[in-house]
Amino acid sequence: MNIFSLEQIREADRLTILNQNISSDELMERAGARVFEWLHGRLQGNAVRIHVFCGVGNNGGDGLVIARLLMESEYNVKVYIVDFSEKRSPDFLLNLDRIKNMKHWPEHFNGDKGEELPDIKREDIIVDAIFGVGLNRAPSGWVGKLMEHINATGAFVLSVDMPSGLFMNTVPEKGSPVIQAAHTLAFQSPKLVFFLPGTGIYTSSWEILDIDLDKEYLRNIQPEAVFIEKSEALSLYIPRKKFSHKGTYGHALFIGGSYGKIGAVYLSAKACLTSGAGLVTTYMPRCGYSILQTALPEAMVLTDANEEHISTIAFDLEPKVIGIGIGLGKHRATVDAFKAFLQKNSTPLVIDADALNILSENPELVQRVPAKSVLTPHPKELERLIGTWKDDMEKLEKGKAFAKEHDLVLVVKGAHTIVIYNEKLYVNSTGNPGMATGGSGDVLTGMITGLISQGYTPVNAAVFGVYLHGKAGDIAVSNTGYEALTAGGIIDYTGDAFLDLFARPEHQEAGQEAG
Ligand SMILES: NC(=O)C1=CN([C@@H]2O[C@H](COP(=O)(O)OP(=O)(O)OC[C@H]3O[C@@H](n4cnc5c(N)ncnc54)[C@H](OP(=O)(O)O)[C@@H]3O)[C@@H](O)[C@H]2O)[C@@H](O)CC1
Ligand SMILES: [K+]
Repeated sequence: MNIFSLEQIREADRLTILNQNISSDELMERAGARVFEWLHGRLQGNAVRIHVFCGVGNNGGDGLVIARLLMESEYNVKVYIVDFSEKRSPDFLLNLDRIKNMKHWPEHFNGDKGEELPDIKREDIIVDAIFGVGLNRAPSGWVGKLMEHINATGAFVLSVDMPSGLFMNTVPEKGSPVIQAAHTLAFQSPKLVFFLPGTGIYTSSWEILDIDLDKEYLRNIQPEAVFIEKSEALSLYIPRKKFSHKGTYGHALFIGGSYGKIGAVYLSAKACLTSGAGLVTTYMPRCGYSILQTALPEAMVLTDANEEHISTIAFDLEPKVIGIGIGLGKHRATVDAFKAFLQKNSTPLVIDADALNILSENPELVQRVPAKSVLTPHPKELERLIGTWKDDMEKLEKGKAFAKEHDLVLVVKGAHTIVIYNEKLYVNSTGNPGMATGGSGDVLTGMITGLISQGYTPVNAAVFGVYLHGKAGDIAVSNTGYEALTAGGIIDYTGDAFLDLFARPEHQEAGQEAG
């Protein structure tokens, strides 16, 4: 599913009106009707009190359409106009007249008349149509107070298009008011801000309503980001061939491990085999030898001369891909070995953990990383690599610039992990908080390495690997619960994650859990 930018949505809006030969208020009617149908389908005429808060732009206009349609179906509706500006959109005004023609007189809030905040009960429903994609500065004092009042009621808040107070392309300043939505109905495409940690928290769930914006235009543009769900993941899947052998699926090598951290290599190597690599070898200090040979007989083991940490990196094989950094440690000899290795290596890498830290402490080494290698930093590691950021949007911008400059695939881990490559963003849909557990990242590194080994391009391996990893975690959690999920559990359910690709398609109506 594509995620569009503000400019793209505005252009689609314009072209829809032009090409479908409709007026802008007809498009607004269509959008409002979709929200009404959603509510009506669930409420079925219930007498619950519905408070519709409308701004004075087009988001507010949508709110007025929703309110009118609810009233026509005899719902118990109260409409409020949040008069935040003298400037009202023409379609807002048109719909305000239509409401008044129904002999309903909305209550106006304009902040300087000392209006009392409306009385709203927990069991009521609030429709938030104050601001939509047009918000371009923080809501002023009294508007913010009203928004905070709405948040404090504890009522179910349904946000129209996006929670009011969120911007399309920046993150609200600390303390800036934002509506806390229980659910958001976004027109045509989700907004990038639904997936970022600082802004995704403002809607517990979301879904999109198709308002038939110009399909031709939307199909032919480069979206702001792509949301990776089952259909996108399935399109990346490479079927295994009948006449193939283990050589077809590549030989992956893992370089890592140190005394007390052999488990990390075990997890990566096992995840790599489980995601389909033909052969796996691990290169580790001597102390890991018996452990790995016993725990994972399917893998081969090469050992360093040193007992407890890697001191030289030398091997006599030609792997298709190398996963490096898991459990590596930062012993001085290991750092030197890693530097020497980068000088001569040209095999694509999947770089994780301590190898990322060594890179960030020695930025000149990034030049030595082969093009199209994959970096999988968690937030702290990312910060060490690209520097600090003011907010999630700046983090993505810095990530894009870094990935572009070095021709690398950057996996920005989070509740919605985002893969960045060649100025494109791929936002993952799978995964859950149970996966915040030691070793989960080693499993991801193993999966991505395993996919590259069998012929996926590095960017596809990263996007597909992140999806599979999250999906395995989601299936696992339905059996274990969040707390009992371990990294090994994610590996155990990888097969189910592959099988799930071919199970029935996700059904969109159920809505997406956010954050
Ligand atoms: N996508 C589509 O195709 C369709 C979209 N539709 C709907 O339109 C919505 C977008 O509507 P919109 O452009 O009128 O903007 P909206 O969010 O209502 O804001 C209104 C105005 O407020 C102003 N303003 C900004 N910040 C402010 C602040 N802090 N305090 C005070 N004022 C502030 C700013 O104007 P400014 O003052 O900057 O000139 C802004 O223009 C969209 O979310 C969806 O619900 C559907 O109807 C049909 C199809
Ligand atoms: K809204």
